Amino acid sequence: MSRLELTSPDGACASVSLHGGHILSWRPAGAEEQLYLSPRSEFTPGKAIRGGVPVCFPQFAERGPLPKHGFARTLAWELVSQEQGADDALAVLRLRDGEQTRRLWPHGFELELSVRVSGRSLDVELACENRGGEAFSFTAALHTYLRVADLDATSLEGLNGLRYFDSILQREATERISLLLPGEKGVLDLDRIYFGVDRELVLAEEGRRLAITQQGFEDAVVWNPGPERCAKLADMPPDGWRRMLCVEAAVVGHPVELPAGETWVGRQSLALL
Ligand SMILES: O=P(O)(O)OC[C@H]1O[C@H](O)[C@H](O)[C@@H](O)[C@@H]1O
Repeated sequence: MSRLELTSPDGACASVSLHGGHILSWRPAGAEEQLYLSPRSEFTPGKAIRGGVPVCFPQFAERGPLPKHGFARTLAWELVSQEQGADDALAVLRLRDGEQTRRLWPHGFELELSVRVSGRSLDVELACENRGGEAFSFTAALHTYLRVADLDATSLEGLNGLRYFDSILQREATERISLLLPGEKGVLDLDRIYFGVDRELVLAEEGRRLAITQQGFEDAVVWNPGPERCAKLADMPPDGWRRMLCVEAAVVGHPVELPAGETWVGRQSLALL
């Protein structure tokens, strides 16, 4: 599968697959890999890659009639440009509607994914232009899989006070704790949509703090399958859940209503502090 390597002059690098418009790897300057990519991931046309940053569009999860998480993550994207700047490296990928997408979703659109690495940060921007004659609505996410050394020693800061939907318990609640502890010491089997995320989140483990910010995407999904669900995922090793936590920039609570001719933009930025 076609894959691009982005390297900034300061040594930061990322690799991006044209299959799915999918970021596979990100290494900040002077640091190790920050994303989780399953060693059992299939790299097969028509299937989603497990790990990295899948693009979910035009439907998040099973919240609608389309295949789970939509079709953007399973189609071939085109490369628009790739360049190295004085202190960064940037690639822009594109996905337009075609016969395959119109069969599932009868709209004219263009998605553009911009990936920029520089120093200690990764910036990912997803833009959607409505190229048809009528308004359409969609939900979407940058389904980022963060690598962790040990889920039991990981926490996620910044969710306190946010309303969320627990997709496992199928109920809403308000987050009462400032440190979300996933894994055996906290919440095993975690799948929550936090609404109206207007602040920085920080993934913390010993010796590492990773800041996560977003614009345009109003919500953040926090997901870890835990041991039981993980065992049912053929493209994950049995203990893969211990090595990852998804913190996804998403727009789910209020689907985007995009008039003809207009463009919506969402961003997620990761910075190793
Ligand atoms: O297995 P996938 O189709 O890639 O979905 C993986 C996960 O994505 C999101 O985080 C959803 O909130 C989860 O409910 C889902 O299980």
